[in-house]
Amino acid sequence: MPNGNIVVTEERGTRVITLRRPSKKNAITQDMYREMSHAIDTAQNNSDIRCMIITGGSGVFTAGDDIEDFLKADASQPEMLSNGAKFLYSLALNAKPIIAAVDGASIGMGTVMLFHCDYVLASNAATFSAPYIHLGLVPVGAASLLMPNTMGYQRAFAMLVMGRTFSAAEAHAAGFVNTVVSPGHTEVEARKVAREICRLPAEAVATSRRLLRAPPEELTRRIDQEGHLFGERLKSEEAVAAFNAFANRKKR
Ligand SMILES: C/C=C/C(=O)SCCNC(=O)CCNC(=O)[C@H](O)C(C)(C)COP(=O)(O)OP(=O)(O)OC[C@H]1O[C@@H](n2cnc3c(N)ncnc32)[C@H](O)[C@@H]1OP(=O)(O)O
Repeated sequence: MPNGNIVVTEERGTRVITLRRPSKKNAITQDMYREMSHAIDTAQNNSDIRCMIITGGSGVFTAGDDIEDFLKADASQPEMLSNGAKFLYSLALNAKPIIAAVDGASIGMGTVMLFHCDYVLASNAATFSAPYIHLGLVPVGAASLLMPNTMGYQRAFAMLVMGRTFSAAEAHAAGFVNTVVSPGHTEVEARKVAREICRLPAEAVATSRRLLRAPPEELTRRIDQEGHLFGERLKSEEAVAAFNAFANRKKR
C-alpha cells in the first residue's frame, strides 16, 4: 500500500514523481523504490505521458538509500534490497525523457539516478555526493560506467572513490547539471523544461534519445556486475561498522 512517501501526479503530458519523506531527508526505502519503478514502468506504454520529472521538493533531494535497510539486509535476506535493483533497471530501460529537480543534498542513489536522467536542474543550495566509499561500499546503478563517461575519469574518481561532495557549480562544470537556479525554484523550472519537451515530436525525441544513450543492455550488464560486488561489500566488516556508526551516531 502506498504510504505517501512517493507522490505521483500528472499534468499536461508530464508525470511528476515526488519523494516526500522529509523527516528522514527523503531517504529511500524499498517501498519507495517499488513505487518509483511502478511510476516509470507504467509510463512506457502510456502515450499521454511525454516526459517525467523526479523531484525531492524543497530543501533536500534525497539522502540516498535508507541505511536501516542495509542493516537488515544480511546474507540471509538478499531480497531485502531487490526493489533498489529493480528501480535501476527501470531507469536503464526507460524510453521517456526524465528531468530531475534537485534542491538541497543529493546523496548516493540520489546522485546516481541523475546520470540516468536527461536534464538536471539544481538550485545553488544543491550538493552532490555518492559516498559509497565511506560506507565501505562500491558504486551501483552503472555509476562506474556513466560517471566517467559524463564527467571524465578524474572527477568520477574524486566522487566515487574519494567520496568527495560537489557543489552545484562544480556539478554544472562537470557536465551533469544543465542549469543552476535559486533555491525553491527547481520545480518551476523543471515544469518549463517539461513543457518544452512535451511540445517536441515524440517519436523523433524517442529515437534521438536512444541514439545518444548507452544501450540499455550495456547499462543492465554493468548494474548486475556492480550489484554483485555491492552485495559482497554489504557483508564486509568495513560496511557493517559504517552502518552501525550511522545508526548509533546520536546515541553516543
Ligand atoms: C545503493 C545506494 C546506496 C546509497 O544511497 S549510499 C548513501 C546513503 N546515505 C548516506 O550516507 C547519507 C546519510 N545521511 C546523512 O549524512 C545526513 O543525514 C544528511 C547529510 C543527509 C542530513 O544531515 P542533517 O541535516 O544533520 O540531518 P540528520 O539529523 O542526520 O537526518 C534527519 C533524519 O533523517 C535520517 N536519515 C538521514 N539520512 C538517512 C538515510 N540515508 N537512511 C536512513 N535515515 C536517514 C536521520 O537518521 C534522521 O532521523 P532521526 O531524526 O529519526 O534521527
